[in-house]
Amino acid sequence: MSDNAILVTGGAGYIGSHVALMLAEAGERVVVLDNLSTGFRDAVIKGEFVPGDTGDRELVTRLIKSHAIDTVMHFAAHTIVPESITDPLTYYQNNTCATRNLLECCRDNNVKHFVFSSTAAVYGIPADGMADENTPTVPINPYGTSKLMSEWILRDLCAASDLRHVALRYFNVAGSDPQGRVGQRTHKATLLIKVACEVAQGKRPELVLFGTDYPTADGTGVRDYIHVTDLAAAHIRALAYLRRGGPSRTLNVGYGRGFSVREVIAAVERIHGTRLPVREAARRPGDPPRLIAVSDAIKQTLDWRPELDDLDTIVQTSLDWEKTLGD
Ligand SMILES: NC(=O)c1ccc[n+]([C@@H]2O[C@H](COP(=O)([O-])OP(=O)(O)OC[C@H]3O[C@@H](n4cnc5c(N)ncnc54)[C@H](O)[C@@H]3O)[C@@H](O)[C@H]2O)c1
Ligand SMILES: O=c1ccn([C@@H]2O[C@H](COP(=O)(O)OP(=O)(O)O[C@H]3O[C@H](CO)[C@@H](O)[C@H](O)[C@H]3O)[C@@H](O)[C@H]2O)c(=O)[nH]1
Repeated sequence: MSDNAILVTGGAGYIGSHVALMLAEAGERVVVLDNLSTGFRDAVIKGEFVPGDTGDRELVTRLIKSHAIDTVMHFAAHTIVPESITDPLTYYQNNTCATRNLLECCRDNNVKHFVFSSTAAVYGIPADGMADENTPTVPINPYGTSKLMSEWILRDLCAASDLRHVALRYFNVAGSDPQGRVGQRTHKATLLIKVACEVAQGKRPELVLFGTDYPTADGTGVRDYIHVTDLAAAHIRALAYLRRGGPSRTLNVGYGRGFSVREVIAAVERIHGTRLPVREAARRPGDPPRLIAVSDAIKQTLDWRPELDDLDTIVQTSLDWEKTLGD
């Protein structure tokens, strides 16, 4: 606990809203900065909401000073991979340039701790489908590159100043708050579990299964799906780590096991109690066959202990949340 406030950028979005709520419940003073480009004002249940852009140095400087902010958790970003391919400059502007401006404000106003939302997309296509933090970073789309460049800016600034950071490389985030207060509302969702839940609820006519000829057990892509509440808890651990003086680290956040697309579809069908209309299609460009985290480092460094490592729980909370949303 601390008298200083925590600035949560992108706290009106899917993941940021879960973390902001968990921080507030832990007794932290939370200030959410969000331009609502993909977020929702009413996803900020506790703490103060400030509309605005993370790249706005004047606004960010004012917030840091007026709220005695010593920690920034930076979620704000554009996150849709196909969109990043067709409109790369918007992604570099919003994800990389805005992060650089935010970091300049942190440096100039004595912010001490920075927790950054990075992504498994920085790894591209690792040879054996397993990625630890030393696996070469070879992103295969502008989204992944924009995030990797931000990691580098953050690393270099921390080397040159007193700022310390934890960069968390999330694997496939899914699920929603088990109490049903916040969840994933994203319009135009492309992520498998969100799409499958929308199909189950009749909001989309079918699920398109991208690729059935991968070198995996059932021929479909395998991913490390992690519950958003366990991910939020990793941020609380990262904060405690930085407050006790831990050096800057980059850490994977995944469970270290994978499920195929067919296994995910089967789980949604089982839990929802209906068959999903599924259309098999060609591979989606840029999809690795298999991407699973080696997650030993975060367990050792942050003493992170996942509590919801169960595909059925992930799917159940996603479905419960989807039912509360309109069309
Ligand atoms: N969802 C995933 O599976 C996943 C995986 C890996 C990494 N991430 C990272 O996690 C973070 C959060 O992702 P999400 O899934 O919650 O996405 P999201 O789109 O739901 O949330 C992003 C939030 O940031 C806000 N925002 C965007 N640009 C902004 C700006 N310039 N200034 C102020 N606010 C801005 C949006 O309005 C939104 O509320 C992102 O940095 C993303 O790259 C997500
Ligand atoms: O409608 C769909 C959606 C997805 N898939 C497949 O499902 C798997 C998972 O895909 P998806 O949920 O889109 O996630 P990924 O493409 O693995 O990547 C996501 O997860 C990364 C973390 O690993 C994030 O960084 C990226 O932003 C985000 O796109 C892949 O095999 C896809 O081909 C389908 O078959 N049909």
